[in-house]
Amino acid sequence: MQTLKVAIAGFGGVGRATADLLLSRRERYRQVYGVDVRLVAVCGSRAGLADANGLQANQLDALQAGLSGPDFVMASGADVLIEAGPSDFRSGEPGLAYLLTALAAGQDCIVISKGALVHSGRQLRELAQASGAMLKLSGAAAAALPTLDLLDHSLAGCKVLAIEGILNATTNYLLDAMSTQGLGFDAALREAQAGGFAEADPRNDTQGWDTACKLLLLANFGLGADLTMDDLVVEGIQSVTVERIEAWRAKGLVPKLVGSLTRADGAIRASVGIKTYPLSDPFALVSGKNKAIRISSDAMGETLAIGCGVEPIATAAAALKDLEHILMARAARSFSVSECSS
Ligand SMILES: NC(=O)c1ccc[n+]([C@@H]2O[C@H](COP(=O)([O-])OP(=O)(O)OC[C@H]3O[C@@H](n4cnc5c(N)ncnc54)[C@H](O)[C@@H]3O)[C@@H](O)[C@H]2O)c1
Ligand SMILES: N[C@@H](CCO)C(=O)O
Repeated sequence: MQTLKVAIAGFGGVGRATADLLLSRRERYRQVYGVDVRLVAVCGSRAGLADANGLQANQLDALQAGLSGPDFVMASGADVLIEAGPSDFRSGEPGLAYLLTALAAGQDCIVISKGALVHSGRQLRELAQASGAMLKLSGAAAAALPTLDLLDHSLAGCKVLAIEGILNATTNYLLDAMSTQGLGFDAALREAQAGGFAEADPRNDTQGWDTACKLLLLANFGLGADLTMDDLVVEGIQSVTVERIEAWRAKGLVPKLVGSLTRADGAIRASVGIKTYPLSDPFALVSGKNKAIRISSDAMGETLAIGCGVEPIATAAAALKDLEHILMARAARSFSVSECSS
């Protein structure tokens, strides 16, 4: 049986959930793909663990000091790197250093943090192309909500004219809790933090940056654009008060923080801001920490998806959906090689 070695860099809530889910699915990988998928290494900011024979769940609570940073990537001997560290779109680090090393070595990469992809997306794409490695980012591009998969597969061949997305769970949760439970901004934010889906610095959620990052990933990785954060107008929800929500409610409107992207005259324009929707609009019904995307295309009209995964397991599952796509692609590759040589 073929072996596929997986390493995880960034071992907080999502990294650990990904490790646990991967270990629980090993039998599935054997049965469906005929592949022994081994978790061979994990690391946090200052410590890690590696074993080429495969780590077990009961070993993962005791990381050893020192095994971390880009050296971890080569030391792991992995075929696939899952990157789940902190997200900083202003520097791309710490994920960027891991991904540059892994892609240069031809390791397939599954990226869950957004920072490196936003900061250096083109470089990473070019590096992957040059080394033949696969670069997957479902976990970074709204995770349990299918986004890039819709663009890459479901709408293949169509021209996307516009995208509208409730792409950030935290702000949707906040606006919903303020509207329906009368909670204040700070109390609602504390609940989102307790739920494990707010960013480490929640201003990245509330000021619209997380939505902007995801929108950029859809534009650049889904539609082949080359936008940077400077190309976007970004507004958050920090100025929204319970009184403002009441005024919208009186008019039958529901506020949402929305990333919008339109294609006009050959150019793609993107922005993030508050939009209000009448109750008849499906976006008005996207409650709690749910997310949604509406894509308008030339030939298939409007496509709408709503996602309601429970974090952080849902993000782990999105990353492992990418792993399944890698397993399928590797199987197809070895099939075509054996077809050619027979
Ligand atoms: N939590 C969610 O629901 C969710 C959803 C989608 C994407 N994400 C993204 O996933 C990533 C991880 O989220 P999380 O909730 O697990 O955060 P977290 O803060 O729990 O985990 C991040 C981990 O990375 C480690 N780390 C810091 N510097 C590192 C370095 N140089 N090398 C290796 N590890 C390092 C930290 O010690 C921490 O354990 C973030 O980028 C986040 O934006 C999270
Ligand atoms: N903080 C993000 C999760 C990571 O993308 C959200 O609230 O959607």
